[in-house]
Amino acid sequence: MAGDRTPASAALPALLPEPVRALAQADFGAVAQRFSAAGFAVAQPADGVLTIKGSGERPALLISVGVHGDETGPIEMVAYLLDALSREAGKLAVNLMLCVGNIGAIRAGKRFIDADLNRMFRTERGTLAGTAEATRADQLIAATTDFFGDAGPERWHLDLHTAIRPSVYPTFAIVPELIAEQPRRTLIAWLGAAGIGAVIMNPASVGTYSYYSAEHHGAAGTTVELGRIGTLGQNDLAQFADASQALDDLLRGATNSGAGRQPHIFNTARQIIKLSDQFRMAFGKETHNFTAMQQGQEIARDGDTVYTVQHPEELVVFPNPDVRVGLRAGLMVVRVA
Ligand SMILES: O=C(O)CCC(=O)N[C@@H](CCC(=O)O)C(=O)O
Ligand SMILES: [Zn+2]
Repeated sequence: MAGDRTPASAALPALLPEPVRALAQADFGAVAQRFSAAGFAVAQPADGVLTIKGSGERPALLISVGVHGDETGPIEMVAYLLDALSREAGKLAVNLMLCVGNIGAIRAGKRFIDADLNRMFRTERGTLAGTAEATRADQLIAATTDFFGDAGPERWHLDLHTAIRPSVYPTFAIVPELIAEQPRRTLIAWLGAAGIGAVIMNPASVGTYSYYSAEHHGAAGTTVELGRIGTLGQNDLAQFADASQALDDLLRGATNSGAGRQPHIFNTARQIIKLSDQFRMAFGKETHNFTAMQQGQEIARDGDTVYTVQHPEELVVFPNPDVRVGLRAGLMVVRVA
């Protein structure tokens, strides 16, 4: 699915609250000024990237939003959190990198302009090379490398998204399996505290930002899905209250207020890759995330290749036949805890 070009006139919705307007436009001015005045080292190493570093060894926390331009809830949530924190800047307990991913797509209210930015965090880009987002991915990779390059051992990357379609679990996360055991436990405990209902363990990269940070920088990286896509300024942030609190706790080095809650854990049974334009799914693309399918049921067919459910039960996540050839068109998962 190729996006079309952003018209020069593309604009954010009118009358946005100021913190939301500023973050959505990657205008860090007021927030940066407050942290700087409080003695932090503040820099903007690339468009849409802000780093705030304090003294002494601190956890390194990368928060990214808007990697998909129409996933606006997390932009609002982070905008309010950061605005409030910057007014008592001395409370920041981590070295922070804040990244507003696809600025043009946010302005246009689209998932992407040319191609999916969240498939480009790898060297082999195939037909995605040469797109507007490939250049952006290079900028983000460079900034991320610098940020984690001088970080201590505690490294986090929370890449905040929203899902396209409804979900049995309104909030869920994808966690790379390669994260070492201790940071992975800490990350999953944090996700539980954040009210995340399900965690999918992912064994292989499809070029996502959080997998990149985990694989190349030893970060406890995760993609977090917070509700569904919506119009900037019109999201119901009450549904993210636990996630917002847990993120605020992390930023302030506070005790995890939601500690003790555990998400359900799912393993990946299979990533369904679209091999050709003949790819057809056996069900509608509005099928809810985590819909259960039984052994032997057809998932999709792609020319002569037929995908069927292998385990007694598998659940489908992110079914999307409209992706480009070569990209993930869905994920089959199995519940393990
Ligand atoms: O709802 C959908 O179909 C997509 C939502 C979304 O953007 N999800 C991320 C997940 C990334 C990961 O697997 O870590 C994506 O597809 O990029
Ligand atoms: Zn997304």
